[in-house]
Amino acid sequence: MKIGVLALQGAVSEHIRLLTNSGAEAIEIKRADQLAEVDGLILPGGESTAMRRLIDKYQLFKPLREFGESGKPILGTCAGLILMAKTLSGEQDGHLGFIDMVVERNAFGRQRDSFEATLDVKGVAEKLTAVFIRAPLVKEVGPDVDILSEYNGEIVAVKQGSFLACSFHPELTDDARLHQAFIKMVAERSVLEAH
Ligand SMILES: NC(=O)CC[C@H](N)C(=O)O
Repeated sequence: MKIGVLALQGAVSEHIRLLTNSGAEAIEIKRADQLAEVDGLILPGGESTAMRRLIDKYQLFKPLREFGESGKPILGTCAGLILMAKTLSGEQDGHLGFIDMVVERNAFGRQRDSFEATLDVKGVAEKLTAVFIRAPLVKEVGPDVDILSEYNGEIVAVKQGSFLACSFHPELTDDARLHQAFIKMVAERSVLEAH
């Protein structure tokens, strides 16, 4: 089992470190053909607009869509969550559109640029350390989306089938429990594939 981290921009090495520390093999994904090597993928935090530009530049849009549609698990953190949303409030189009949700970018930014919080994430971990940096908020979710965590009444982590996303950065802490939960999702799916 191998997990890829989209390595065009943003917090890439931090994800690789937590995956490796948790016993998973992790590689950086820079080209479409590398997607065939991995069973799961992380879309990291960074800047979603810059990431989207690079996705288009390196012709990764369709391959990423196909990867998601194949049922292989994808985890998006912060900008990664933005890339996975079907709808971005106040903007014309979403990006990869994997999760039926409306997301507002930089939603916490107006109050506080960055902060740390302790969150319970359903089915993942209690009292998880979460770092928020110009974080997006999930404003609405469709009927197939499971809300995993809220902070001050706002949705900050969701799951829809094989897609997991959070508006904070679990990779900027030493708390690997969210990565471990994702590794488990990928492992379970790989077992299904093998049979
Ligand atoms: N820390 C982050 O990933 C911030 C996300 C960024 N504000 C965006 O819109 O993409």
